[in-house]
Amino acid sequence: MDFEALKKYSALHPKPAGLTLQYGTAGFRSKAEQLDHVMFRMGLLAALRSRATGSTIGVMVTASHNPEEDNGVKLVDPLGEMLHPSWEEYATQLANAEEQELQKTLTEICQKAAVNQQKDASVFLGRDTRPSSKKLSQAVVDGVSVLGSQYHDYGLVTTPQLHYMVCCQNTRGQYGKPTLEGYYQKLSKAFMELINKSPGSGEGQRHLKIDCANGIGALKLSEMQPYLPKEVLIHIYNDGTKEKLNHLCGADFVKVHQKPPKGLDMKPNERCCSFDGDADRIVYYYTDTAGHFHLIDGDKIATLISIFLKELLAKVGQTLKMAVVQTAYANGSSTRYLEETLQVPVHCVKTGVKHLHHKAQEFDVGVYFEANGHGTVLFSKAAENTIRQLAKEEKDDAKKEAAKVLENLIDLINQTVGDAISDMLVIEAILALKGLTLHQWDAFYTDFPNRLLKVQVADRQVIETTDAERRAVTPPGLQEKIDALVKKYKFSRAFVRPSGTEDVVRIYAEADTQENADALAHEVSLAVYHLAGGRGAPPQPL
Ligand SMILES: CC(=O)N[C@H]1[C@@H](OP(=O)(O)O)O[C@H](CO)[C@@H](O)[C@@H]1O
Ligand SMILES: [Mg+2]
Repeated sequence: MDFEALKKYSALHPKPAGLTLQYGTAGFRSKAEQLDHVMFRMGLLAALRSRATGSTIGVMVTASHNPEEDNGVKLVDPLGEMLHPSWEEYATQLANAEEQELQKTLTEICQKAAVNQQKDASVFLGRDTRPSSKKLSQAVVDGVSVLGSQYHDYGLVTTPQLHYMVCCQNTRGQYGKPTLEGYYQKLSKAFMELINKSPGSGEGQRHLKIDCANGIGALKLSEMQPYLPKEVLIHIYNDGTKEKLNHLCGADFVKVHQKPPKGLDMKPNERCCSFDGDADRIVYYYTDTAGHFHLIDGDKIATLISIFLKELLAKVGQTLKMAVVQTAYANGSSTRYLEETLQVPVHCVKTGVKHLHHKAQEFDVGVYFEANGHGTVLFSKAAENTIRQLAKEEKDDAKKEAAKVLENLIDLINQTVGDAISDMLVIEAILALKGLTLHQWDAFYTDFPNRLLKVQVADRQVIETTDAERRAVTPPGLQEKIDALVKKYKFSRAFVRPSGTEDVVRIYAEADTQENADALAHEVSLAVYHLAGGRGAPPQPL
């Protein structure tokens, strides 16, 4: 390591003394002006991680659905997964080391992680459309370069596109070509083959209105449009030319507020969906003829995909084990429908994509979605091989046909991470093949009334949880209080946990009616406020 150069470059990206940040659920997130040193240091860390794994590592500059003034960064591991938890700790140490400790911290990480400094390193970079992203990604380049690593800067890409590139590169093209064109071609080919099998194919156009949250999704979707068949007409809204990123729009806004985004006019029964700011989440929705808004969230997306996969797996007649992975935020009604009606095993894990992804890897076919619309499907290597072989060699026509559909799905789904573009195409294909309207899809089950709130406390880490975050272990008395409150309402449940991306405690409640869900959420938020060091004025009823 050239410590002189390191010192010189680090001085160009000074750490504000005393500032500490943590590599959380989705990497570092903060106000953009606090992040220059973090970016430089994540460039350093990516180079080390690349040497430690002998693979290309990704660095994505984005703060997803957070306000335009924020930014963030996360590292992408060799197969396109989230950074390994053992390295999250290194990331936090490196980001928080004061200037004079930087060299020592780096050396320690190299020792602990057995990094061979002689090895070549390679890093892929991507960024979203935030005004601050370009400069911050230049800081990453400085970090990568000062440690003598190669890099390829993809510039403006969606988060899942960067994950895809990393996976393609490290599988030597097996997963696809590590270019945007390769991504568009792979997905559109699989999509086209699926759509051609739909009964209504050739029968006029299917319209879909897409709110792109004024983010990167708009750019990348319009790039992809020429690759898509004429039958699917996508209309892009909130393309970032007029309004601010994520402002009153996008998947997170629609999910949290359960109402349409600004900037998209909806006529009754029109198919609409929203991406988030870096296009790794998607939710669908429509208004009915009476003007009521209907949200189709990640839970319902997981259900649609599971129904379709289950039917296909039954047709190919293989004993492939399928499961759905959710978090505690999944609506209880979806869990019940999946388990009882569909008879699909459901697993609950901690919030954060990495936890869902990890669990889903245990099955031949693992479907995972967060209620907020982040999710994908993972196929084990063995399952994929079986399916591809059946698609090629199976004698029974019906089985072969089902295997081919599964094969197309494998190619259409971005298995590295949730991907709004890929998920949208999967959903559009399934709806076309099954001849379903949004109304029919929405009617699979009815969500239990629910409410998500947040409360500010002095130190959110005073809340520790267990049982996939469904129970609070500390502070003393909090869980007992929640249990007592839950008992007051029918069909209710509630839990609290510290957010990994915001300085807040999140409260979730379900009950038999919306009023009760709201009341329970409010009472639980008061309990958090009083028992966990609430800040500012006590929470007010809704
Ligand atoms: C309730 C909720 O939606 N939480 C989100 C949010 O995490 P928190 O740790 O709750 O802040 O952001 C994460 C990253 O995007 C996402 O994975 C997660 O689902
Ligand atoms: Mg996102």
